[in-house]
Amino acid sequence: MTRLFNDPSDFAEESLEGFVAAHRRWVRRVPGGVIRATPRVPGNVAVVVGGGSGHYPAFAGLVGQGMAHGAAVGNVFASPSAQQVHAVARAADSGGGVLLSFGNYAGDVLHFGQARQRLLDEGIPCEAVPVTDDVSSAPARDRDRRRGVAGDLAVFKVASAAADAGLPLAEVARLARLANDRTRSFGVAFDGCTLPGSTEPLFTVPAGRMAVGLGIHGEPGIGEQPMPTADELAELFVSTLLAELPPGVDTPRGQRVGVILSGLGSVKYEELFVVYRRVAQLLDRAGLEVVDPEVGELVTSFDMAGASLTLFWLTDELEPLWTAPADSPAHRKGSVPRVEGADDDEIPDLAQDVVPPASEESRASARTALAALAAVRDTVEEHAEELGRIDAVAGDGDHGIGMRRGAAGGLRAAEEAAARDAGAGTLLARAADAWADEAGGTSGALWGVALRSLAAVVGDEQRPSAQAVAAGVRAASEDVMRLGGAVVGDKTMVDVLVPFAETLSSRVEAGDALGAAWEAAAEAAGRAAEGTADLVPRMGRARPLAERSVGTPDAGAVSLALIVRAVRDVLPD
Ligand SMILES: Nc1ncnc2c1ncn2[C@@H]1O[C@H](COP(=O)(O)OP(=O)(O)O)[C@@H](O)[C@H]1O
Ligand SMILES: O=C(COP(=O)(O)O)[C@@H](O)CO
Repeated sequence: MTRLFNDPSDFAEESLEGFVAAHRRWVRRVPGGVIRATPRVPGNVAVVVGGGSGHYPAFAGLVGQGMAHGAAVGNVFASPSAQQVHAVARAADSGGGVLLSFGNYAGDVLHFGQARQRLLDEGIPCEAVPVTDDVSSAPARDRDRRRGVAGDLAVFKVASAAADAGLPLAEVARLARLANDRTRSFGVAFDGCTLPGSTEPLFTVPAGRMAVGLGIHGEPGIGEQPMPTADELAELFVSTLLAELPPGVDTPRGQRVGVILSGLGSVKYEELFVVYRRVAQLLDRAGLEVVDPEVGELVTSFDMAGASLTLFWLTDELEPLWTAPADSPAHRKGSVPRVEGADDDEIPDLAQDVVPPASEESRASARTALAALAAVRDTVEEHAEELGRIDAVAGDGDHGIGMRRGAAGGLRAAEEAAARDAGAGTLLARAADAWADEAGGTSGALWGVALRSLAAVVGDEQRPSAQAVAAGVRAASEDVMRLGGAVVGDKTMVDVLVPFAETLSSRVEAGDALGAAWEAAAEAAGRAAEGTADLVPRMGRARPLAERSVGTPDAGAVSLALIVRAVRDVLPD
C-alpha cells in the first residue's frame, strides 16, 4: 500500500521536488526532470535517461558524475512527455550530442522518439537506445519487443561512463547497444503494488504463490508457482538466465558478469542477501566470475513484493565502464573527483511565447474550442477512477491519472491562449502540447498528436466549416494510426477514433450540420467503445494480458467515447 501522498495527481511532481531538495549536491531541477548539479564538460556527450515515476532509483536517482547527465521524470508509471525529454536534453547538452536511453515501453518509445526528432531538427546529434533486458516479456528471437527492467542500470552506467571518458556519440551509442545486447533480467513477484490514491493493488498474487516473469507495472509473466525458499528462488533466477546466453557466448564457464539483484519495493535488503548468497554460489559453480555485484533496490515498482536478477555479460571494453567510479544519489562506486563549480549555466528557455494573429471568426471559434476542452476536462475528471479501474484489468491502471492530467493541462494552456486572443488553431495546438506534456504515457502522446492534427486543419484564418472539422478529425485519426501503429481491431482508442471520424465525415458530406453529424458520430463512438470488450488486445500494455482483458472494454477507447459525447453538448445544433 502506498500510504503517504497529498493529492494523488501531484504525487510524481511532489516526490521529485522532495528528491531534489534532499540531493542538491548531485542534481539540479530543470523543466521536465533533473540534470547533474556539477558543471557540464564542453564537448562531451550528454546521457539523458528517463521513464515513469514509481521506479526509484530509476530514473532521477541515477543522475550524477559517472552516471546519467539528466533524467526526464514522468508521471506515475507513465513515460515523460516528448517536451520533458527534449527540455532535459537541451539543458544537459554540452555540445557533444545527446544519447537517450529508456526502458522499451510504448509511451517511452513514442515520446523519446519525438524528442530525438526535435533535437535532430535543431541540429543536435542524438541517438536513442531502448533497454530490452526482461527475458520473460518476449522470446529471444523477438528481443526488440522485450521491456526494460533492472538492466537499465547496466546500460545507463556503460553509456554514462563512456560519455564521461570523452568518447564521441557514435561510440557511446555503440557501447550502450552492446551493453543492452549482453544484459538479461528475470523477475518474480509475491504481491502487487498500489498506486498512490488507489485503494486496491494493481494486481494480486494468491497467498503462498509466486508470479514468475512479472514486469515492473504488473504486466504478466510466464506463470505462477508455489512460494519458493530463498535458495529455490536463486536457483530459478540463475537457471533461467543461464538458459539464454548472449550472442557469441557458448558456455558460461570463464565468462565475467556484472550482477544486479534488485528488490522491487517491499522485499528488504537482508532477504535479498539471503537470496544473493545462493546466487553467488551457483554462478561460481557455473564457472562465472562475478564483477562488482549490486544487491539492493535498483529499479522498483512502488511497494511491489518481488525481486529480479540481472546478468550483464561483460567484455574487455564493457568491464571498465561497468566498474568505473560513479557518484549519483542512489548508485555510488569508488571515488569520483568532483568537477568543481556549480552548473549555473543558463538553461535554454524553450517556452513558445508568440501568439500568431488570428481573424475575428477564428477567435470566435476558439471560444467554442475552449468550451469543448472544459467539457472534456469535466467528463475526464468525473470518470477518472472508472478509467483507472478499466485500465487496471489488463493495463497498468494509470489511464485515469494520465487523462486527468492531460485534460486539465490542455484546458489550462487553452485558457492562456484564449486570454491572449489566439485563433482556434493556435489554441488547439497549445492544448495539444500541454496535454502530451502533462499526461505523458502512450495515450498522452496520441492525444497530443490528434489535437495537433486537428489544430493544423482548423488554422487561425477562418471559422472552421463542418467539412473542415470533419477533415481535421480524419487527419487526427490517420496520424494516431501512423504514429501508434495500431489498426481497427487491435483493441485501442483507434477502434473508436476510426468509426467516429468516418461517421462524422459521411454525415457532413450528406449535408448534416456539425451538431447533428457529431451526434451521430458520438453514438457510433459509444457503440464502438462497448464493442472493444469482445476484442483481444494486440497493442499497448494490455497485449500481454490478452485473455484477462476479454469482457472489459479498452480504457483509451472508453475515454475517447466519453470525450466526444461531452463535446457534443457545446456544439451548436
Ligand atoms: N499503439 C497504440 N495506438 C493507439 N492507441 C494505443 C496504442 N497503445 C495504447 N493505446 C491506447 O492507450 C491506452 C492506454 O493509455 P495510458 O494508460 O494512458 O498509456 P500507457 O499504457 O502508456 O500507460 C490504451 O487503452 C489504448 O487505447
Ligand atoms: O510505464 C512506463 C512507461 O510506459 P508507458 O507506455 O508510458 O506506460 C514507465 O513507468 C517506464 O518508463
